[in-house]
Amino acid sequence: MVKYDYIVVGAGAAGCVAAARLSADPGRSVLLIEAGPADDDPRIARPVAWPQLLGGDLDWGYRTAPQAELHGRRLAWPRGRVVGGSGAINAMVHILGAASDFDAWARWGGDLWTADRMLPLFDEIFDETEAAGGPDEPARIPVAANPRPHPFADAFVTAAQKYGLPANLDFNRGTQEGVGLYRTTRTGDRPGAPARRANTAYTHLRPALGRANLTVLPDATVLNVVVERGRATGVLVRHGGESRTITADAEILLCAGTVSTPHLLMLSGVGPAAELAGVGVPVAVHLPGVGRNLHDHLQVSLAYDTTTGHPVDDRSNLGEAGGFITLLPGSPAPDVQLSFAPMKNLNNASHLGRGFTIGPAITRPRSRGRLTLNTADPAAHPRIDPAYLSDPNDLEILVEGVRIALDIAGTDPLGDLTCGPPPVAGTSRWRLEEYVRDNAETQFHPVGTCRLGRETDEEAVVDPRLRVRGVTGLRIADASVIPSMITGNVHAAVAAIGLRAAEFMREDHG
Ligand SMILES: Cc1cc2nc3c(=O)[nH]c(=O)nc-3n(C[C@H](O)[C@H](O)[C@H](O)COP(=O)(O)OP(=O)(O)OC[C@H]3O[C@@H](n4cnc5c(N)ncnc54)[C@H](O)[C@@H]3O)c2cc1C
Repeated sequence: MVKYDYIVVGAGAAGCVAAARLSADPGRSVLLIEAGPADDDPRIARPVAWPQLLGGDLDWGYRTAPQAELHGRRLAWPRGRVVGGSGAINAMVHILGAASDFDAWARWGGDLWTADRMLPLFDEIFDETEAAGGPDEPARIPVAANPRPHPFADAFVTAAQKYGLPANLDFNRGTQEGVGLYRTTRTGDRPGAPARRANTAYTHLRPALGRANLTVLPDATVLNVVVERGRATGVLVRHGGESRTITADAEILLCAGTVSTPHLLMLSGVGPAAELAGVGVPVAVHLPGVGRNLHDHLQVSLAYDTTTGHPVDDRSNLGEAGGFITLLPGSPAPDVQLSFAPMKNLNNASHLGRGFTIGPAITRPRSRGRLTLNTADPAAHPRIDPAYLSDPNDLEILVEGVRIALDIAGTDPLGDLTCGPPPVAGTSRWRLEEYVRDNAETQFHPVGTCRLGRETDEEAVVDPRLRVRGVTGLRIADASVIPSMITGNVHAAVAAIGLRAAEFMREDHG
């Protein structure tokens, strides 16, 4: 029988960091299992190409359940299915979040999950020096400004300032409030080595591949965790047309993401007992919180045609600029994030360099949905119901976000560029609300389905050290453990969770 000390399931944003950190101890054997292939598709490295990866072979291709508040629409929910995970297909925008986001986590996780604990981890994972990330193997993820911003992105920043937003040169230092060009996770631009995507597969996993104690198994799907008398002993894996069990002596770490991690738990008999029994899965541990607390950033795209076109550089990540705006008195951090791209639809690569899109998104939604098991067949997708806008507060914020985005688009120099009818016909409250319901899409940041919490918290799935409650030898590190949303893009926080989990494991296993 094949045996490892640690098995990590999912080579995504968190899984690559965790596997690299765990395998730094030569005395421990680590197996990293990934459902998707190796990340050798050249489009992954090219910053501009990420929309081409959506809906293809490297995407799990999920869709939500019909969303009652979005006129019954089912939304596409891209998730990376490749080494690098969603970090291999994402837009590379680097936002750390507000310190208050992490302090809010302390409400669930106590002292282990405060801003003071989380923020130092970012310095360990990300390198913000402009010179970072040459062709040699970087040990941290380089973060860089775009050396050649698209002229429309510059026009957006100028227009937003004229509209009244303050300039912000770096959303990760000081306040998030204001408008500016995004910094992104990419290598520096050097002669003969153009800037490329830098994700945790590139910076953390790749340099660790030569270690004798690290095995990476791509194209291998974990079907369930084997749970025997309350202990996770191994995983059932489908690889090359065959299924086999691989055993972990010390621990199994689930890093399969917000959709797959709760799905795997439920397929393993860990979840709400009545629901599992209802689809014929034998119950190992009743954990009612598995699949609950699902939430996401919802974004509305306002797309405009322009009188002129400008080619988009291959090194553009498309989502080149953005802004943060506080709407509600007493908000601990901005309520709306604006994202700007020099293309007509953020979720679709049409009209590259002809037209632009401004996408307001709600930063800390109150709506909470659920992920449930449709069937005991591991090949079937679970039912994903984010219950978007089920809390009316979220609609209010998005309507106001759309109003602001329309005003900025009408302000010069952006207003000067546009032609054709505006995306919303009229600005009455009803029109704006209908526009939101007809056009809102995911900003690609679902979190929360295996939320962390204290032992006394009935709906907690993992304890503050990320151990699955009621099962020994099983931990989770990915976006699913996030209890409440980050103000801004979530990749950085997820990578930090991967590092945190590896530290907990090393401490617990000596
Ligand atoms: C299109 C898109 C754009 C985005 N843009 C940004 C952005 O600009 N900035 C930002 O900060 N964030 C962005 N994000 C979000 C960010 O990439 C994710 O939040 C982050 O990658 C989540 O990390 P994770 O480790 O939880 O899951 P993932 O990175 O999704 O990794 C999970 C891994 O587990 C694997 N897996 C799943 N099930 C199994 C199984 N049964 N067996 C084996 N392996 C399995 C998957 O194939 C995947 O590789 C974007 C996401 C998407 C999809």
